[in-house]
Amino acid sequence: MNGAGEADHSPRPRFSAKPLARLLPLVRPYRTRLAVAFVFLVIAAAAGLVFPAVMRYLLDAAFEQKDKLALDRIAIGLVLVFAVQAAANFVQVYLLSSSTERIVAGLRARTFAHLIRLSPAFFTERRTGELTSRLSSDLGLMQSLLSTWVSELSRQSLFLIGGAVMMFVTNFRLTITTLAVVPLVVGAAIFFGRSLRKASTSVQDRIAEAMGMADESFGAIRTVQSFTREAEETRRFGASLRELVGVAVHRSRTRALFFSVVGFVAFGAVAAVLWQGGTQVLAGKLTAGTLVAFLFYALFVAAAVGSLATLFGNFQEAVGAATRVWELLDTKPSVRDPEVPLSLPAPLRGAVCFENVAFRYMPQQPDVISGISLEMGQGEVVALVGRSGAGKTTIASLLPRFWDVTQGRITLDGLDIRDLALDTLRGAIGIVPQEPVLFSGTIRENIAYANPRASEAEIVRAAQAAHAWEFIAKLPDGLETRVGERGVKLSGGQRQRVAIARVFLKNPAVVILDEATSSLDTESERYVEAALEDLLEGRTTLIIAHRLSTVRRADRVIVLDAGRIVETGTHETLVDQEDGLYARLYAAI
Ligand SMILES: Nc1ncnc2c1ncn2[C@@H]1O[C@H](COP(=O)(O)OP(=O)(O)OP(=O)(O)O)[C@@H](O)[C@H]1O
Repeated sequence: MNGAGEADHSPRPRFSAKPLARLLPLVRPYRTRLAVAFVFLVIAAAAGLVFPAVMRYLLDAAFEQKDKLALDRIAIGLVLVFAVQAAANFVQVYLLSSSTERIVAGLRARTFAHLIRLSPAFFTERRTGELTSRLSSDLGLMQSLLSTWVSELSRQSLFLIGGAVMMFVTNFRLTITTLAVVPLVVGAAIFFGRSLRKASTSVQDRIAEAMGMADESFGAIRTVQSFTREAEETRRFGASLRELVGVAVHRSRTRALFFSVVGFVAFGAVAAVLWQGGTQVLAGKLTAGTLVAFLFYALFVAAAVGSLATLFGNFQEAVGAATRVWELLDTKPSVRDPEVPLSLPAPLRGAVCFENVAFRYMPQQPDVISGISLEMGQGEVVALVGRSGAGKTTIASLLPRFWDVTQGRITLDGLDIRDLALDTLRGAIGIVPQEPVLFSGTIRENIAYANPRASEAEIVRAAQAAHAWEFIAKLPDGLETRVGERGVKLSGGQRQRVAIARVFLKNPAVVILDEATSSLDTESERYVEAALEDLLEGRTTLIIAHRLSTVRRADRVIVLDAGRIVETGTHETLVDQEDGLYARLYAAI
């Protein structure tokens, strides 16, 4: 259904910097800082390159000319060179990492902001733990790419080019011997780089999978423990980790082989130069200082080639990570705001109309509801009843556009809901879910979730209206009581009343109530009942009904069977139709 859901399994693009090029607009605001960082990087690299040349004079002053004064001066010069290098390194590292931290935080925030706006359809396709893992590890990889990779690439390239030039200047023949190994190293880098990227992609995928699994188990902790499936969950997680270790070890093997091969080739060349240079020194054609300086330049170049090869591998990893991040960012929400949204009339009446609505979750699946026509006047309470799987929840989810209808249309006060901005539409609808979800934080924060700018008096009024004040007032910390993750520190009935208070504060014209199936203890039940009764007063309400008391109170009952409306009426008229579905359902209660 969602592009990205499928794209995750599609073949990754081969070597391509395109995913990274998309970072450029994010980098642009920091271009001055980055340019200054680059200048200091060049200064630090230049100081590094000057060092062997200074050393050459130092060694020759000591060993050839035996000049103490020159030796002292050159040593002081050397200290100055290192001081300049250290200062330049400091400025460069500071400017670069402070910029990249901000760039990646910006990208993380943007990815989160994008994901949280995607319709529930996307989240039914993906595990949330997998998404959080992407946010942390893939963006982490991009962070290291920006902070160390770019600077290392520039530094090592400067060392490579500068070192090579200095080698030529210092001794031409030795240079030719050294450079003979370059094609070998580049060849190895390309060969290993490719398989490293593949291996890294599967490691990242396995991490995301394992994290998704852990997240799911933690989220369903009660179910896991009540079925005493801890050992099985641990085994599943362990199995997924073993797969991860398998691919990670494969990656390490490739990496280790790569480093060893490249290292051997590079240092083999150094040995060859030592031998050739030593021969020239013996023949008196070269001073010891020049040979040592040359060796330093050769080591610079070798180290640079080695680093560049590693960087090439990291680059492949980062391209994989960037590709996955862009995939997430490119996922188009299946429910979108209209180009030119209409505004709702004020005051809103809250008249809702389903006109011949049909819906399927996936294009390849059959309709789960069809031919639904339903008119709800202002303030009318309509109860949906039907067997499990009849389509009640589906109908209720279409109204706030968690999904869009596949056929027909739904109107609010006569306007097609697809012509309204999502904010406007959802702002007009209050939802009381079957299992209310609270956020970790205080009761006050949870009620104010509906309107963070609400005043103290408004919050208290909402809590009172929801009959939540009765228990809040008795708590030592009152509204400031912390509710624990998902509200676990409150009872089911208290959670429900806080959730109802939230809807009171929102003050919507339309309410969707997904009635709890399990009953609460009598006192809680009484409070919740009273709270709901007050909430529905004067608001158009769609109830996914499970209880007789609710159905009795409804102005109209809609009986659904296999996604179609089969009966409509009040409780009384429907029970009278003896062979009707409702009468049979009622008899079974
Ligand atoms: N996200 C989904 N993807 C695919 N099919 C779904 C999805 N959600 C529900 N369905 C299917 O749609 C049909 C209607 O489900 P729905 O949840 O609307 O029924 P319901 O009447 O609310 O049931 P219950 O009373 O058990 O909650 C079912 O056959 C269900 O399998």
